[in-house]
Amino acid sequence: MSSPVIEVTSLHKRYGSTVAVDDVSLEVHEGEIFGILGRNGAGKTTTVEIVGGLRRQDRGTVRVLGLDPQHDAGLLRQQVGLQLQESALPPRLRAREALELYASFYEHPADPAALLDDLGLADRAEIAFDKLSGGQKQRLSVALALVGNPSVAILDELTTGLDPHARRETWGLIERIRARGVTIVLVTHLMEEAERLCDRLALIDEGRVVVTGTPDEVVARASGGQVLRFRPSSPLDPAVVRLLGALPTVSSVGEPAPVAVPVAAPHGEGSVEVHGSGTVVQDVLVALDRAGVRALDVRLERASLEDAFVTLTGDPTPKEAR
Ligand SMILES: Nc1ncnc2c1ncn2[C@@H]1O[C@H](COP(=O)(O)OP(=O)(O)OP(=O)(O)O)[C@@H](O)[C@H]1O
Repeated sequence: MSSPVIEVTSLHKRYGSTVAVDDVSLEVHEGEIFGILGRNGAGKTTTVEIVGGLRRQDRGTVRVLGLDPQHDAGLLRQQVGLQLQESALPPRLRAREALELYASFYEHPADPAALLDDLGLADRAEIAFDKLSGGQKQRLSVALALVGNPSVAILDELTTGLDPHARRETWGLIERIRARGVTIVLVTHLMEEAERLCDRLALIDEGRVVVTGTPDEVVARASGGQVLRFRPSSPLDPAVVRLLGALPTVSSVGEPAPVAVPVAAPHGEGSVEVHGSGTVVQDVLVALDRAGVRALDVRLERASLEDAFVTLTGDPTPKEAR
């Protein structure tokens, strides 16, 4: 297999007494969309800023396309496109002017007009930055990250603050960028975004990588991959809950997580949620039967990345998404 495009080993970075990145190691392969997930303050931005050469680590090594971001900053800038959070431009600068300005920094830039067209901004070319909508500003910031024709693009919280329609458009855009052969690092706290776009991802919590893999692998590793929900015919005795929890195919037993918009039965009050793998359904139903409890409104679902997030970080939702 070819060597990784990005190789981060034992990265550590603190700001004063705050440890922003404790111990992060990860590899990003050519042509993939690699997600970096985690809640606010997990250390995602600091990690990608170090990878992009904007910050210096205290310990650990980083190689991007075989280059050291600290020592080969000039070479790296020609090959890595960075789109960081809240990138601001002078308010009166027009979209076309911004792209032409950025293009002048590169040896082999993309054609600004073609890029504007590609990102659906052709009719906004002569509009000043402060007159663009949030989604258009985001797309312009992606265009600026791509104008140097990079082989790696780092996109940080690209869709935060966008409405669902603009978010979906941006997802399509990211897929088109990847189709052009660009390796993409996508920082996000949105599970749906990661599940939909990422080939592989790293979940970071408190400055450490908790798990790495494809979304399916992460889900399977966290919870076994299956979620069984049911309403017991009578309230479950704590001894029965312990019995279910002790089954080898069960990873956790609890109440379903509260939902933002309450749904009608079957998952109302008194429902039970069991995470597990393999023959978890049969095992739980048999154990309940032995305990004299019937399971009503039984539903089996595939665990989501959000379920995995909860299991692995102990937090129901990333803070920003609440
Ligand atoms: N320039 C800075 N000076 C001091 N502390 C910082 C600085 N930048 C980040 N931190 C702290 O380092 C920790 C990690 O921050 P970082 O921005 O890397 O996390 P993040 O996962 O990207 O969070 P978010 O999703 O909010 O962007 C946080 O506790 C943050 O407050």
